[in-house]
Amino acid sequence: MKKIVLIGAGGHCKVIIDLIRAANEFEIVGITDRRPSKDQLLGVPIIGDDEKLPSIFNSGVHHAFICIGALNNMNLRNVIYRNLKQLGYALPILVHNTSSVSKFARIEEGTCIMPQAIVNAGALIGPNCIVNSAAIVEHDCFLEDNIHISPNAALSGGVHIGRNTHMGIGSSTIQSLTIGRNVTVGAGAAVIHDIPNNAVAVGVPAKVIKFKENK
Ligand SMILES: CC(=O)SCCNC(=O)CCNC(=O)[C@H](O)C(C)(C)COP(=O)(O)OP(=O)(O)OC[C@H]1O[C@@H](n2cnc3c(N)ncnc32)[C@H](O)[C@@H]1OP(=O)(O)O
Repeated sequence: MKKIVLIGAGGHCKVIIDLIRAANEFEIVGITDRRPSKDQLLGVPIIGDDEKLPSIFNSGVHHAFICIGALNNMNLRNVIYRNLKQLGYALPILVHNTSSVSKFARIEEGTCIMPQAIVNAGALIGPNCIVNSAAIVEHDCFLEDNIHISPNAALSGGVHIGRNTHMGIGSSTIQSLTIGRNVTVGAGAAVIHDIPNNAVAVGVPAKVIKFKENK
């Protein structure tokens, strides 16, 4: 069985461990964490901080997966992604066996499709994204990289989302809109207009309440 190391020993990691165990394709050798504070998570050993990643690679573990949700700092996932690629790691695509992914959808490396999520035909989901539990990515959506679609969030057909964006839990987005880069859409928002880069938008209908620092 191929070996994999996980990065980030938080809550999102627990769900990824479940997913990997159910798929039975990878043996998880351990978890690294920026600030390790415990010995194990769901029985998987926490083997040190991220400085260990080069020696883990050299020991023959050539797959890795980013397990941090990083809601308040989506860019952290980018930094780790670039580091892993530089070290030579391959990042698999992880698809939970209860999700539904069209064979006409394209999903790129390091992206996970969580339990009960739906990805329909013509969707393109870039690298290092999270399509979380029961989220819906409808036909012809285009997601750039490092995007988190939270649990139960729904994207109608043909929505374009820029990199580093977080769509909040239970948000709904009508068809053919463009959501910018580094955006946060609040929990339960109804998005009916395009959202500009770096915006935080909340409410029904969603309105921009502030702008974040450009990243
Ligand atoms: C598996 C998992 O757990 S995945 C994680 C899923 N989690 C999420 O999706 C979280 C989404 N986050 C949110 O909705 C947050 O409230 C954010 C990011 C939109 C805003 O957070 P902050 O930047 O800290 O803003 P803050 O809490 O100060 O709120 C600012 C204003 O917006 C309002 N507001 C915040 N969130 C929302 C929301 N979802 N809907 C409506 N209004 C909101 C607040 O009431 C406040 O209004 P006021 O100024 O009139 O008092």
